[in-house]
This record gives sequence, structure tokens and C-alpha cells, in this order.
Amino acid sequence: MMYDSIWDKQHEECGVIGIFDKTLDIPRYLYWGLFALQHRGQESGGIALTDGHDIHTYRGMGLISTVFEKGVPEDLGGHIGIGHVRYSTTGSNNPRNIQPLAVYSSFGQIALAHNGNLTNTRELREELDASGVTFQTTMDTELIVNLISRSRQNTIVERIKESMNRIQGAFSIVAMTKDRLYGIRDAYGFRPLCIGRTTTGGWVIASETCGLDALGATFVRDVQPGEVVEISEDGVKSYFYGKADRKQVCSFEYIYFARPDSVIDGQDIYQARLNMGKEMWNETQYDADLVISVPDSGNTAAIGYSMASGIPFNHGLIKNRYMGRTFIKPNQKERELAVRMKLNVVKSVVQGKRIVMVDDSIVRGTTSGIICKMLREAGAREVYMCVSAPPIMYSCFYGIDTSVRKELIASALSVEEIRKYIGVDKLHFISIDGLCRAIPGIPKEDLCLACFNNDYPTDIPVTNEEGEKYALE
Ligand SMILES: O=P(O)(O)OC[C@H]1O[C@H](OP(=O)(O)OP(=O)(O)O)[C@H](O)[C@@H]1O
Ligand SMILES: NC(=O)CC[C@H](N)C(=O)O
Ligand code: SF4
Ligand SMILES: [Mg+2]
Repeated sequence: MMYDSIWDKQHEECGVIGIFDKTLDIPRYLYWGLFALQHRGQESGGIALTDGHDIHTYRGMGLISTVFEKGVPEDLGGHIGIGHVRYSTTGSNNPRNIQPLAVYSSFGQIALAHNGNLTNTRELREELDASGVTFQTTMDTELIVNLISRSRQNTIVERIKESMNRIQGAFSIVAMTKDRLYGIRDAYGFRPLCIGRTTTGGWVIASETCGLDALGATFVRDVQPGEVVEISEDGVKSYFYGKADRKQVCSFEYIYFARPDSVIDGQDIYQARLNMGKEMWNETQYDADLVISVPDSGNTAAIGYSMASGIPFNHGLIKNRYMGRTFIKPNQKERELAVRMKLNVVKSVVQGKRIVMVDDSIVRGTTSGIICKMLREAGAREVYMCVSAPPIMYSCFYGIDTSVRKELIASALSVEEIRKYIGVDKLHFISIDGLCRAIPGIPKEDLCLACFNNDYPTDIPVTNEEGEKYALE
């Protein structure tokens, strides 16, 4: 059995990319684009390409470097392709559930890749089951492909629009036929999706701007919530299928998921994380000798704390760069060893110091507890911890597999109880207002904060008493 990180999955995503360009070697460019988006999903990945007649897929388990270890398929002469890196949310991590999905339908072949998670999976699955539809995967994504291919509308755009109005939840999608590329974003805009131009006059659609940068493409604009973008020989056309009562961009993209060198919906991620550090300084004013981060996810907020406070930043923890994300889950006894293998303390930096340690989040509290112990063993005098996510008290249903509720430490314990549990001298979580101030490019009312404040913008699926979500298997 495969596990996704040393503590089970918690906070990954999926990444999508699509390219329409007549001159580029599409498979190679998809490969590079997916490499740049690898942080969004490490379980499996793949690409779909057209040779102008058929759509072919190349997919596999693991990192993109593993999927293409025998090389990238030679250019088939087509000019459209899409790609996906997966972190499973609905449908387990196995070879059956790799994206992109490609099917034959009455209007020809279609391939599709999805970032996000649907919240009406059960209802749709039951409805399609009842009408005799059979499924090859257990992913929510297959429902989307099914709805589009079963639609009786005349054009593909109309089929897509009709299908998007049937699905609920979070979805940023790239899709292709043999002569068209599509980018689709749900009406709340939970997950990012942007459009860029290649140097050769083609188009790229990607989850994050770092995917455009990797291809030398120039950012044009974000796909708007509720928008369907169609790219063909005739250029780019934009359609809207619906409008939500409010925009709800995932605040966790800014805290953790997205790469710091990306810009999402006009907000630079790096600057937002620096601001989070500054807000945490304003909220704590800790008297300390040193600021350190839990690398890599805490780096930028730690620098922000240091810049605002004037307390020097230094590397007190070093991350083993060869530690893969796919890792055999250690048992409870081995967990400490697993953290020690991933992170080690630089004794000469921390010895005798009062330290502000910055990380992006506390989920189960395991990592920070072990790190605190390591810092003390190395001679740190005091450990104050600052966390750039507010306490995660509620599950996410929109594409991030935060744990079931009962496993979220902040759903059961108060901040003071968590402080004692992880063993730090002081503990501070950024306030929700501080977090929103740190993301000035997005108005507070346009940010999803549901895992912090229980304000889910959509209906959420029914869970069992343990807070476990409905699964298709
Ligand atoms: O409270 P816990 O349940 O221990 O989880 C919290 C930790 O998990 C994440 O890091 P992770 O090690 O998963 O990956 P990263 O290297 O991408 O930060 C997160 O950045 C925290 O450091
Ligand atoms: N993390 C994601 O965006 C997952 C996409 C889709 N729900 C899947 O499980 O494959
Ligand atoms: S619930 Fe949390 S992780 Fe999920 S979309 Fe909303 S802010 Fe993001
Ligand atoms: Mg981390």
C-alpha cells in the first residue's frame, strides 16, 4: 500500500496544465509544466495528447520523473495536450485512478484533468448508476467526463456548461478534444487556474503561474470563477455558465499549497506569506533572539516575522532534500525517527537561544511536538511557535484532504492545550483577520476560510459520526 507523506496525506492538491501551440513539442512542454506543478500532487501523473485524429494518454504512478523515466513520448505532430499531477481526494491512490481521463463519446474523444473535489459526488453517482452507467474509476472526476459525454446539447461548450451546472464543489479543469483546449473554473473559484501565452503565439492554461514561467510563457489573466475558456484555431473564446453568490478563493493556497513564486488571482504568494509573518509579529511581539522556520513551508512567513521584528533569521533546521513524499508510513514508534530523518537541528545556531519557530500549520500536532523536543535537546533556551494558519478545526471538502475532523488537534484541544501537547513555551496561531490582512489582493469576503471558521460556502456532503467523508470505495 502506498502512503503519501510520513503522516498520511494532509495537505496536497492537484495540478493541471493544458497547451495549445502549433510549433512546440507538446509532450516535452507538458512534462516541464508538470514538473513545475509537482508540489500540487505526487501520487500519480500523466498527459493526454492528440495527433489530430486520436487522443492518446501516457500516465503512471509516482512523481513525473518516474512516470516518464523511459523518456517523454516523441512528438506525435499534434498541437494540443493536457497534463495532471494527482493527490487523491475522491477515489484512492491506485493505477486505475490516474488522470487525465480520456473517453470516446458521441461527439468524439474528450480528455479531462481536474483539480478540486466535488461535493455532490454521491447523488450524481447514484443517479448515473441507476441509469446504467458503468465506471472505470472511483474518482469524482469520472462523473464530470460522463456528464459531458452524455449531454444532449449541440455544441461542446453547451455540453460543458450544462454539466458544470450539475456538479457542485471545487473544480479547476483542463479538457481537450482533438481540435480544442478548454479551461474551466467553478463558480466560487476555490482552486486557481490561469492563462498564459507562449513565445511562439500559443496558449497555456495552468494551475499556477509558476507553470507558465517554467515554459517561458507570459501570464495573460486568471480564468474567472464560472468561466469556460475555449482555445482553438479561431483564438480564445470566453463563456460563463453560472455565477455563485460569492467568490471563495481557498485561503490555504496562500498559506501553504501554492508555490511562493506564483501569483493567484492577482495576489503574489510570496508577499502574502511575508505579510503573514509581519501580522504574527504584530500579534505576538515575542522577545526573542532568533527566528527560524520549519522548512520549506514555514520559510517565507519566518522571514516576514524577522523583517518586521528586527529579530535575526537563521537556518535552525535543515531539511533533507532527498526525502521523498511517497514514503512507507511509519508506525507510532518510528514517527519520531521519520521527522528526524526529514529535519535536523543546527546546534550551533539554536544553542542557548530564545527561538521563534514559524511553520505554516499544525494539523495533528505530531511534527511540531517532535521538532520542539529536538530543539530543546540541541540546547535551545525557549521555543515560541508561530503558525501562519489559524487553528484548523473543520475538514475541507474542496480538494485538500485535511484529516477527518476527529484527527484535527485543534478540533479537540484549546490553544493552551495544544501548546502543552507539543511542548513549546508559547504558541500563537495567526488570527483570521490577520490572515486576511496578509492577503490584501483578495477581499476577506472572497476568501474561503471554512476549515477555520466552519463557514462552508456550499452544501457539504454528509459525514459519519467520526467525521469521515463519503467515499466511492
Ligand atoms: O501537525 P502535523 O500533523 O504534524 O502536520 C503539520 C505539518 O505538516 C505539513 O508539513 P509536511 O511535513 O506534511 O510537508 P512539507 O514538507 O511540505 O511542509 C505542514 O507544513 C506542517 O509542517
Ligand atoms: N486534489 C485534487 O484536486 C484531486 C482531484 C480529484 N478529486 C481526484 O481525487 O483525483
Ligand atoms: S476549507 Fe480550507 S482548505 Fe478547503 S478550500 Fe476552504 S480554505 Fe481551502
Ligand atoms: Mg511542513
